Amino acid sequence: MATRVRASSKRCAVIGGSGFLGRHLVERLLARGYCVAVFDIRQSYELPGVTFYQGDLCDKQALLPALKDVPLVFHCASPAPASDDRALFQRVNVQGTRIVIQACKESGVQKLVLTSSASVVYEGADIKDGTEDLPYARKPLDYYTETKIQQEKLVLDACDKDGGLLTVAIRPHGIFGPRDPQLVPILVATARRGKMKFIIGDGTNLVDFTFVENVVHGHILAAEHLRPESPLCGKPYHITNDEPIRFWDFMSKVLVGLGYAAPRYHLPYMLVYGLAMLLWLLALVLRPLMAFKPTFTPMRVALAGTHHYYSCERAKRDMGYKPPVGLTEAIARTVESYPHLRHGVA
Ligand SMILES: NC(=O)C1=CN([C@@H]2O[C@H](COP(=O)(O)OP(=O)(O)OC[C@H]3O[C@@H](n4cnc5c(N)ncnc54)[C@H](O)[C@@H]3O)[C@@H](O)[C@H]2O)C=CC1
Ligand SMILES: CC(C)=CCC[C@@H](C)[C@H]1CC[C@H]2C3=C(CC[C@]12C)[C@@]1(C)CCC(=O)C[C@@H]1CC3
Repeated sequence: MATRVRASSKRCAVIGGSGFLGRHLVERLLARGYCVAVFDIRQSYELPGVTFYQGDLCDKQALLPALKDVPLVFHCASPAPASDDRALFQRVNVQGTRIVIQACKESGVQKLVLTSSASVVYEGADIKDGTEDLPYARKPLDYYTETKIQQEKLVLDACDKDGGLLTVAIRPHGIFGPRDPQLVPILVATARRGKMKFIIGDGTNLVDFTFVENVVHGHILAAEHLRPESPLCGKPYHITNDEPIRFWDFMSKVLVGLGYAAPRYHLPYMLVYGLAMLLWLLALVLRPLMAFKPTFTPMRVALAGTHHYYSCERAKRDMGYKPPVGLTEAIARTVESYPHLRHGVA
């Protein structure tokens, strides 16, 4: 009997488990002895111990089978920020998350861990050692952030300590690591087009970049510490590497590690931000006629030219969080994992 209880409490579902973070999370959960159900709109791999359910999280009937007999759900699905598609973000991140919550309640799921984002409080002004008490951004810089705010509120408000669904939100920042489809590939593509010669602003702004394995560790700690009497219920938690670094030093380390030149020439922040706003408006106007996606969006320029680093004291205090992988090792492992993106490799 004891064995059966332990076996069932080691079951979980990962919504978005085919993605970058999702797959790292699944691999760690398997290593910790969990049986994992992955629900995703696409299947990107197969692994022993994983049952795959393919479907759209906005479709409750498709989602329910993946949550059957599962006490713990991780929700880390989202459209990519680069899509900049307001209707898609609204449908998946907001309406879809309502459906995830309903499906969890109907299936008797006990715990829901959401992957939110530290950027829910970011609106382009400097944030230095920001705590979870900062207010949500009143004027988010993009549709992605706008809907991540709504999503986080929905999940945290759904927390019911009286025998119902328990919820918690993890707010990582600037996730990077092997198989990341975003940060390193966009950086390298920009460098290959000759556009990574410039530093936006004076280059001294400090930022959090978080190794994917540390983000995974934060998620699992949160799941395992979430109980009706614990302080985690209905709360957000920053999970970072706890080693803020100059944005442009981080970019240079990755670029140089892959054989590209580090950016050298400075451009005034306000000039680049203004140009990015103009390009974004132009892309919006031209959208019915042609697909045109600027590399330097207002959000990316703001992230590149301001301070945005966050305190993870709350996670240390309430769940004993300490990042297992330091930044130097994390950057080295990331660079090594992208042989195909090295300078000179087609
Ligand atoms: N990458 C980063 O720097 C950060 C990411 N986050 C959050 O972390 C989470 C994971 O992000 P990544 O792994 O980087 O993205 P990703 O794009 O690699 O993974 C997202 C997954 O969600 C799935 N998905 C999208 N729409 C779906 C739908 N309608 N139904 C079912 N599955 C769907 C995708 O197929 C994909 O596998 C997201 O919630 C994102 O907002 C938060 C902070 C920083
Ligand atoms: C200036 C330039 C073109 C740099 C290339 C790297 C950028 C693509 C990344 C630098 C900071 C990253 C980041 C995110 C996406 C990729 C970057 C802009 C997020 C917006 C991803 C989703 C989040 O929740 C917040 C992230 C903040 C940092």
